[in-house]
Amino acid sequence: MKTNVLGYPRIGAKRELKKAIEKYWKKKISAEELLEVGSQIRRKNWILQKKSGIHFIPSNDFSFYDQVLDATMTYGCIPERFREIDKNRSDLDLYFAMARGLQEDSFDITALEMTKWFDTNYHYLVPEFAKSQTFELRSLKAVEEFKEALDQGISTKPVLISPVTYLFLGKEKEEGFHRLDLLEALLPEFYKLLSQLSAAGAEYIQLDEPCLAMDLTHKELTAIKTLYTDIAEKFPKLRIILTNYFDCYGANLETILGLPVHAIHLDLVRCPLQLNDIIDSPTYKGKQVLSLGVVDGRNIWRNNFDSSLDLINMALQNVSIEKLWVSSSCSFLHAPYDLDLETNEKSLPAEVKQWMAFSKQKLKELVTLSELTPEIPTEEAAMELVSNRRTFIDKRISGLVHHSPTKQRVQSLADTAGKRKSAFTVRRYEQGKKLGLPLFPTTTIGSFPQTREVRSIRRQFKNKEITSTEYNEFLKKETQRAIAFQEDIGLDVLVHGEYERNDMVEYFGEKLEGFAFSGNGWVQSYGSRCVKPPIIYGDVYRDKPMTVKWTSYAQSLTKKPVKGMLTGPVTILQWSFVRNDQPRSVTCKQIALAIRDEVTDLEQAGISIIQIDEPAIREGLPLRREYWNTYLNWAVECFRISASGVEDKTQIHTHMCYSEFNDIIQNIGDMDADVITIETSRSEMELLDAFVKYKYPNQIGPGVYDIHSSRIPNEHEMASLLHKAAKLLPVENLWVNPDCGLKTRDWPETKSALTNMVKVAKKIRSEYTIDV
Ligand SMILES: CN1c2c(nc(N)[nH]c2=O)NC[C@@H]1CNc1ccc(C(=O)N[C@@H](CCC(=O)N[C@@H](CCC(=O)N[C@@H](CCC(=O)O)C(=O)O)C(=O)O)C(=O)O)cc1
Ligand SMILES: N[C@@H](CCS)C(=O)O
Ligand SMILES: [Zn+2]
Repeated sequence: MKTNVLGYPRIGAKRELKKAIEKYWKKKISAEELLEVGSQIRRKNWILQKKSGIHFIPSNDFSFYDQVLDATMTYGCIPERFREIDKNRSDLDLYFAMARGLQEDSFDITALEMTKWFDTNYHYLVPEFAKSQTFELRSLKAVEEFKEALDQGISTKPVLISPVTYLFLGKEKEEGFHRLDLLEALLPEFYKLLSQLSAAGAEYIQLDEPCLAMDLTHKELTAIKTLYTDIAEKFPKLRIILTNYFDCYGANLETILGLPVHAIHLDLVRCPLQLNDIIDSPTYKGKQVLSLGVVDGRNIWRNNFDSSLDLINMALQNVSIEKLWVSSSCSFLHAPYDLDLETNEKSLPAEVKQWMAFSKQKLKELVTLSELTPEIPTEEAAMELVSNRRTFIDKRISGLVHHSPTKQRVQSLADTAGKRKSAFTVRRYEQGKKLGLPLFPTTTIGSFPQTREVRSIRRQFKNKEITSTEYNEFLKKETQRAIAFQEDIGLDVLVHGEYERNDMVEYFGEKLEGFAFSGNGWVQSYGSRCVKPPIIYGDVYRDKPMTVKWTSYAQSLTKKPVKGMLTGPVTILQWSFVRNDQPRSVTCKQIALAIRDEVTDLEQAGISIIQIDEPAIREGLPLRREYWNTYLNWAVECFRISASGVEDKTQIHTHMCYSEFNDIIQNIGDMDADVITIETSRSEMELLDAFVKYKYPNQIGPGVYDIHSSRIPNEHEMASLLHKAAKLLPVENLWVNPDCGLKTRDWPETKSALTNMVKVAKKIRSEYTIDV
């Protein structure tokens, strides 16, 4: 049986690409040097896959920032505001300007919007379309990378985002048209690309069509049908692998089974039952190869060979072996590089490590599975199967996994655990009395710049190059500086700055029981930014307070309220690698109880405002609507459990970024946070529409500036966004804040931006005070 990989991580085993890109941005290395780092990473990935025995090795899965932005460059879909850069700068700089915005020389241009890639923690850059949008085949990256691999003796399978999914992921920037209507203009350029790939010798093309995991309109599904029928007519020699992942084909399945493609990829991790549906379907006549995605690209647990073999064998009973491939469920972009690099037994106990597999180990799993499929498997594969079975038995009974008091606590949770003592109107009055904040109160979302120095000192502490006293003294000084700065510019609600945190999820994972950590398990989040998701292997509980020390310390430095800063249960769950031996909802409830304990401890320590960040609540939403309610019910309940242990006078904030709220606004309302801060600036307050329509009753802080770009927003821009918000929502409900935390920014930009923000708030306050 042949083996198929949908995509490989591209940041480099030790984040070489991240480091090179950031150096290039700082003008410390040349474009040529950066390109060379990219080329080395591609080469290593291809050789590793080849040596591991993978048949279908992807190319064009590499990117300097994002694969959707690559498609935007490929089709020359450059928004008007970048035209001047296009004339004056290299393609590489134009590319990075679209990703990050540009404020340099005479340029002051905002970046493309960024949003979540389906239900992952990866972010893509949203293509922008005008009514009269034209396309031109502009970048031949896919062809060049195919040739590059070929020069190394490896014939790869170029991966392209299908034109339909590309349009689906984008956004109309003016009224009066639907972006799918642009397909006719886009297709000729796409076909030029296919011609060039074919001329270069490509036999197989992986066309990624993940929009098929969503509920599609008739128009969208018809577009897909037309596309694949056309390709088959125009390129009879190309073997197209229609690739959907992250969920079932659902209602789209029958259409897909009738398409003239060479192979259909199935994510059998997310949707094992679709294999039955296909086998039972009269439309599937065994013509297309089935690519069986059994090795999970979204998690770090070893593959359960028996479960995978059950699926493979079921397919084998109905489809000939030549028509079956064993595959990754999706791209390994979402999994770390190599478990062999993990050597710290303290953070990753050997017992837990043996239950795990990163991308490199997953390649081996694919090959072993393929070797287990003939009637007489290879001896090595048979031994692997024995060892695999033993691992799963060990894991099931391991003392590391189970903690009875935690299980008991979840089981005996009272219905009232998710209810605040009084309704919002009462709480609002109590909080108003206690806090005495002005109209348009100003605050930030939590983190202040994680400068090189902060990260480097933390590294020294971790490596025992400095003592904990020295580290703590440093953190104290940073916190003092942050409090003094916030007081100085006149912010109303202060934060401690989160200097002690490596990451908003990893930090809590490190403090909670039931979690383990990798030292090098990085996964790309966006552009050069990576995260190292903690690993939830067992029941989660809190042994001791996690944040009280630093929050109380910051509060001791000022008379103004300091907001306690916690990550919410759904976000901790969503941004971790989660155990797959119990429902996610149960694990989430365990985390919710741990956070609840922290919230009440903060209140006891005299903290009167506590923010529970839930930026991932929207991201966790299942792709298909039919599953939404089940998820939303437990996700909202978990947030409420974490937030509801406090008195009415304690103000609970929540924060969300990268989220589209239209569809779930009712549930956001049900969370019943006293204040919600959201990211709204890149979309020019468009996200507020949902809150307006729903008549969102609680308080809200729509972000007035984009924190992803180093661009400093001017007072006029922020004032105009705030005026827009003030027209849409009751002014007494509005807060003033940036879109998200400031950890990725430098101090000079942060100082200018926040100083401007406070000035704007004061000005608008004076305008409205007269009326109120
Ligand atoms: C809010 N966001 C987050 C998401 N997911 C998370 N898990 N966390 C988030 O905050 N998803 C949605 C968004 C995505 N946004 C971001 C924003 C910023 C980052 C980011 O900055 N990532 C850092 C890594 C952060 C981290 O864990 N740092 C550690 C280790 C630092 C490190 O690399 N140290 C170096 C040495 C440094 C030196 O000596 O100079 C080393 O070890 O080699 C820490 O601070 O201790 C990144 O660098 O990419 C991610 C997502
Ligand atoms: N409190 C976090 C939220 C990020 S979503 C921060 O400020 O970085
Ligand atoms: Zn945020």
